[in-house]
Amino acid sequence: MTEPLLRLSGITKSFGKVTVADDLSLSVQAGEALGIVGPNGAGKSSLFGMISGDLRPDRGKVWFAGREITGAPPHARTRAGIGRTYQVPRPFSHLTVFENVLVCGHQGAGLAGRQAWAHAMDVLDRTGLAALANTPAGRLTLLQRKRLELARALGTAPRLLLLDEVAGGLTEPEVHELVEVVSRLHAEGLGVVWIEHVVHALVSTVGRMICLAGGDVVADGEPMRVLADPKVRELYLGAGPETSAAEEGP
Ligand SMILES: Nc1ncnc2c1ncn2[C@@H]1O[C@H](COP(=O)(O)OP(=O)(O)OP(=O)(O)O)[C@@H](O)[C@H]1O
Repeated sequence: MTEPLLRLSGITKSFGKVTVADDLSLSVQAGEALGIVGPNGAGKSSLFGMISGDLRPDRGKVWFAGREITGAPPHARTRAGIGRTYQVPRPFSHLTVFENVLVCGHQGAGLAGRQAWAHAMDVLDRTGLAALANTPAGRLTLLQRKRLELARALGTAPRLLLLDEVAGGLTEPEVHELVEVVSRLHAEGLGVVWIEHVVHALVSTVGRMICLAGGDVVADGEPMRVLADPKVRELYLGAGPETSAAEEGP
């Protein structure tokens, strides 16, 4: 077995009496696409925080590309190749779409000059935002803002892309467009970890799924098997045995 791209070992994290990770261990291989489901408040975004460096675990260790990064600050993790989106996009609204992505290439990937410009344009092409390059970010629609959030993460030239509920609030055709973009990125070799309540978007994109609940992984494997797992149905889907396994989460 090759060294995983990302490895979390014995991660424990509490906010007061709320435990969001309880001796949690997880590995993601290079180029793998992993989906994460789980009830509201299960600690999914907190887990991303501990991978991206926004949060420090109380106990446990995080490795990326063979190096321990448990104590590394967010900007060092970005430079190492971890790119993430946030549930609530906060682009620089007075800057254009192009400038937003350019800043990420500059600060996150250490690119400069023509290289930075070419990279930003390439990212806009791949995320379907090229026609909006000169539009101020503050004027974008929800789908366009979600795409920009993705583009900003890609702007940092990641090896692993963490997507936090990028499909939430989109219409069905918009979700379909987003799935196409993410699937293409994954096919190009990018590792993807995607937290999502729009479960069918995950099923269309990822090869492996985990369900988080009670601060730990309660199911891990092929997506349809995970969704059919009785524990997942009880804890997340809130469904009895007669309802569809691929039903949307809360
Ligand atoms: N910085 C913080 N300070 C205190 N409590 C926090 C903090 N961040 C998260 N929490 C709490 O930790 C729990 C898990 O939150 P988190 O956002 O990680 O869950 P989630 O699984 O991503 O939920 P959702 O599906 O609703 O986005 C929640 O009860 C939340 O209120």
